[in-house]
Amino acid sequence: MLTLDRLDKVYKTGTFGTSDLHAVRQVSLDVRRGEVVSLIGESGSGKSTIGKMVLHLLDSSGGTITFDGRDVTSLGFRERREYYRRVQGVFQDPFSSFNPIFKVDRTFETLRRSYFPRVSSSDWRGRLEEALGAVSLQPGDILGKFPHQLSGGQLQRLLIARALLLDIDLLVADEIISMLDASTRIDVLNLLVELKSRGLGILFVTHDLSLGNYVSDRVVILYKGRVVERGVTSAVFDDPLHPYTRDLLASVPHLDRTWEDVEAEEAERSANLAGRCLYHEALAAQGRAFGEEAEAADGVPDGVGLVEHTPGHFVGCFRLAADDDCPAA
Ligand SMILES: Nc1ncnc2c1ncn2[C@@H]1O[C@H](COP(=O)(O)OP(=O)(O)OP(=O)(O)O)[C@@H](O)[C@H]1O
Repeated sequence: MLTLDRLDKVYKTGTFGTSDLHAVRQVSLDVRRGEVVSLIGESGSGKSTIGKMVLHLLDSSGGTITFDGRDVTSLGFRERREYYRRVQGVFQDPFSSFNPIFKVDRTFETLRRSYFPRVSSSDWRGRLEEALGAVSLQPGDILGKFPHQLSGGQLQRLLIARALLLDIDLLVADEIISMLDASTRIDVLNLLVELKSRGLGILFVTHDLSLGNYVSDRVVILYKGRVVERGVTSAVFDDPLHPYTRDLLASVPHLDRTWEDVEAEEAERSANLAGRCLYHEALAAQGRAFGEEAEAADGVPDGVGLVEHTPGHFVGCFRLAADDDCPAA
């Protein structure tokens, strides 16, 4: 459904916009119907920039974004409206998605007029109440209020309700759990899982590995704007290949294991991999040169500097972690 192919983003920075900040480099990934793909990486790795490009809130600097086979990097006004009918985002900072001078009722009325002009007010009210119920919000507590009178968690759930009303195909969920308390968090995660079972595709942006592990079918690990590893969630979490992914996973507290056990296990893996780079080994085994692209079995190009190590599990050059040289390059 959604395919990013060698997507790039360069921000102009500095007082006169004379410096370049290469925030996203050659990122390729896809999201299919009814699956959650998590984009995981530390702060500044380019996750939100990718989400914003998919939502057409930022222009890309190179590469393509296709949705159901159509390039969506340069949509006209009408096409953009149709795109938003099918693709919506929920953000870490939900305040910016609401007009501060409109009460919530008016925001939803605008949605009805724009997208469902033939639905009567009473039918719409029923649909709205159903959508609010699905995100555990009481219409009476919400509808007569301005955005500033609601909490961040309530606004995030309103955005999910909006997505439910539009019956979208793809949701970009950018750190949406961060503002929620523990009990609401699990409700929203379970709601996402339910939406997924109804066929919604979700690009789930997070820096939290446990959340990525909990909700996603596939994960994409980003480091300094590049994909260093991607694959089926269980493959990446059970057998992380890239040093950066291993560092990320090793830093997550495990309730079932002591820190010493985790450290010993990681030391053993590192010793096994000393002086090696799985990317270059796999590349050599496939008889390909550095940076040579191939169409992977899942139909998404590897992207520059990524190779299919085992079926469905891709890894980048080890030089992309730390600042060391790749031992095998
Ligand atoms: N509008 C902008 N102008 C210039 N640089 C930007 C802009 N937005 C983001 N950046 C830079 O681009 C890089 C990627 O930022 P981005 O917000 O995409 O990262 P992120 O992984 O989502 O981080 P976080 O988890 O902290 O939100 C960072 O170095 C950031 O400082």
